[in-house]
Formats: sequence, structure tokens, C-alpha cells
Amino acid sequence: MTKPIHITSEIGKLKVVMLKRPGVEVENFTPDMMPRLLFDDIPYLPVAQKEHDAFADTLRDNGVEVLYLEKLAAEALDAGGDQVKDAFLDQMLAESGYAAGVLHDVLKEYLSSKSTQEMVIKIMGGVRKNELDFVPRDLVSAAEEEDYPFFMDPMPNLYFTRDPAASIGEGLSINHMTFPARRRESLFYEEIIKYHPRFANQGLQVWRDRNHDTRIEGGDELVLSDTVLAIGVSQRTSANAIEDIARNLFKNKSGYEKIIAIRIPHNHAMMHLDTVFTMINKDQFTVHPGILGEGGHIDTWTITQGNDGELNLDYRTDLKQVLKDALHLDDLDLIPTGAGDPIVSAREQWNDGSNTLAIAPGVVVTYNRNYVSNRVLREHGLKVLEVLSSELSRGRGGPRCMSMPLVREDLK
Ligand SMILES: NC(=O)NCCC[C@H](N)C(=O)O
Repeated sequence: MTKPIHITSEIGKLKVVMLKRPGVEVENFTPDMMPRLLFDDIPYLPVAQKEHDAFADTLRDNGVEVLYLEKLAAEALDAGGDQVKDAFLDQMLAESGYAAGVLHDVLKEYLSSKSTQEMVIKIMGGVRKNELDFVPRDLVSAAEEEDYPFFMDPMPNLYFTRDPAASIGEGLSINHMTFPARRRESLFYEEIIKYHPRFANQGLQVWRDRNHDTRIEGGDELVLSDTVLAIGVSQRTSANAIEDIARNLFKNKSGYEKIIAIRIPHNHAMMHLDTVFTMINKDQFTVHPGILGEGGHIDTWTITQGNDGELNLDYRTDLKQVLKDALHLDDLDLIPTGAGDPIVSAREQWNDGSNTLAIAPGVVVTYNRNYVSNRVLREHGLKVLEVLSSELSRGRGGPRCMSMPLVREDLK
């Protein structure tokens, strides 16, 4: 029987996916908090929700079961019981800056007074100071910025479910995220895999957990086949973390034998590999031309198992040839975002024109606003399902970032 996590490619027919419907967290902040929260604008929530519901419907209409992070997290905590919920709250509060002390106690009491689902939604949405009938008088609080409106910051990036964890084979990497704005997110995923009845005790592996100092994010983790991964060396994922997960995957009989590390520019627009490069068919990829140097070159290291737990690294710069070799393909179609036009490709990349979600080989979900890239995809023979994107795109992520596949059919 198929396990509840089963991902052996980026493109096999998608059967089960996890989304997060945007909630109050995407508008519960002020413009001066935006850079720190990794947002460039504040979405209009009712429209963002409508767009997101339409995205979910597109998936359902194509035979995909859609699960929601906020619901799974609450169900997991309920299934875990009082002790689990209590430990989760302590951990969440510690990671929000309240390991102990009077504020820890007040916040814990406030959050515990809610139903589990309301508690989860409140933590995700942020806790403002004016919600509590309490004025802290302790030294730590006195030293803080008095007019800062939050005790607990909102987590507006949660609707990018792809990043805090990645499904690989029959397991997950649960990620230590780069920026504080996103670090607490992966705690929900840890609770789900440990305690949710659908996932707990099902023989699923955690290839690398969140208790690390080195950084990795799911937008950089691409499952190219049942033996090959590509991982971006990016603003969000460090070389050390890639080597670490490589060792674990090789050691623990994951089936993965080859990891192609691809170095991309370290900046906000291209924060993850999947913002500039995605797999959309057995022999087709989207690529943002801006990441390729002269002659289509880019730094790649193909990592395989060496002797005595060491890693072998093979440095090459011809991306097309590296992919052809790893995937045993005679030819490969690298489709340029924005048709390769320097203005259009940069503009459409900014709005995630390369961030396609394949729901079957050659069938992709994309944002409608990237109309040049969409036309090019169709010219290359792909079936393109466009979704609305005016508000969702303000968070700097597209259909791949907004979805965490849990089960895909194996490729034949
Ligand atoms: N995989 C992705 O590229 N996810 C998009 C994440 C956007 C979010 N605002 C972030 O900066 O983390």
C-alpha cells in the first residue's frame, strides 16, 4: 500500500497535496515590518483567499486530494493529547522569545484557553499586545520597544507550504529555516508527522530534522527521480546542510544516490532554486535565463557516496549535460521564462514565472499574470492550467511554493 508520503519525482501524477489557506497572518502587520517578514506588500485578504480557493479547486478538479496545514496541525495536537499540546506550546513560546517568565505564563494561559484549532490559527496569525489585559513590568519587556504591537509575530509565509519541509521518497526533511520570520513554521510539520493519525507510526522517515544550525528550505529541494535530487545552494540553503542531508539519505537506504547541488544568485527575488528552475516533464524544465552565465553555464556539484561515509563531489558547469547524464536522457528542453527577453523574463521571474507546479508529466499549474512564459510553455507542448494571482503573488511565491506534495504516482 502507498505510504502517506510517497514522492519519487517532481512530475508524477499528483494525488495528495498540503496547502495553507491564507489567513489573518497575511495582513496582520505594518509596512515597516514587511522586509523582516519577507513580504514586499500587504495582500488584500478576501481576494487572496478567493484566489487560493480557486487554486485548490483547480487541483481538486484534477483528481488531487487537498489537505490543509492548519487543520492537520490541530488534529495532530489533539491526537497527541494534553501533554503533547502542552509541550508544543512551550516550544512555540520558547521559539517566540518566551522560554520562561511571566509573559510565557500569560501567553500560555491565553492560548490554552482556546480550542486547539483556534489556538493554532491564533499562533499563525500573531498575538497583539492589545489582545491581552496585561502590561508587562519585568526588565526584559521594559527594555523592549514599547510601541511594537506584537507579543508573537504573525507567520505570513505559511501559505508557502513547500518550504518548511520537503517530501523525499517516503519521508521528509523538516527544515531549519534561514530567517527568524519563518523558523517557527516547521514546528507544525514536526507535530503532524509525529502525532497525526494519518502520518504517525506509518514507517515514514525524517531524513533531517529541524534541530540544526545549518539552513535548508524546501523551495531548494527538487526530487528529479527516484534516485536523483537537485538542491539549490542559495540565499536559504547552505552547502553544509546539503552535505548533511546527502550523508543521511545515502546512509539510510532512501534510494537516493545522486544530489546535484546548483548554485544560484543569493538574493530575495531568487531566494530558492524553484523560483528560477523547475521540472515540468520527463525531459523539460523551466529556467530563468538570468541564472545562466555565458554559454548557459552555472556552478553545479554532483554529490555521490564515497568511501567511509565521505562524499564525492564532481564540479561541472554545463547544466543541460549534467541533467542529461543524471537522468539518462538523450535530449532535454530548457524552457526560458519570459521567452528569454531580458525585461519580460526578469519581470515574470519576479512574479514566479519559473515557479511551476507539475501535476502530471507535461501538465502544469502557473500564475495567469505570467502570460509570456505561459505562451512559451504551450508552444513547447505543455498543458498549462492558469490560476489567478493578483494578491497571492505579493508574497513572492508561485504555485510550486504554495503546495507541498505528499503523494505522487511513480513514473512509468
Ligand atoms: N519556494 C519558494 O520560493 N517559496 C516562496 C517563499 C516566499 C517567502 N516570502 C519567503 O521569502 O520565504
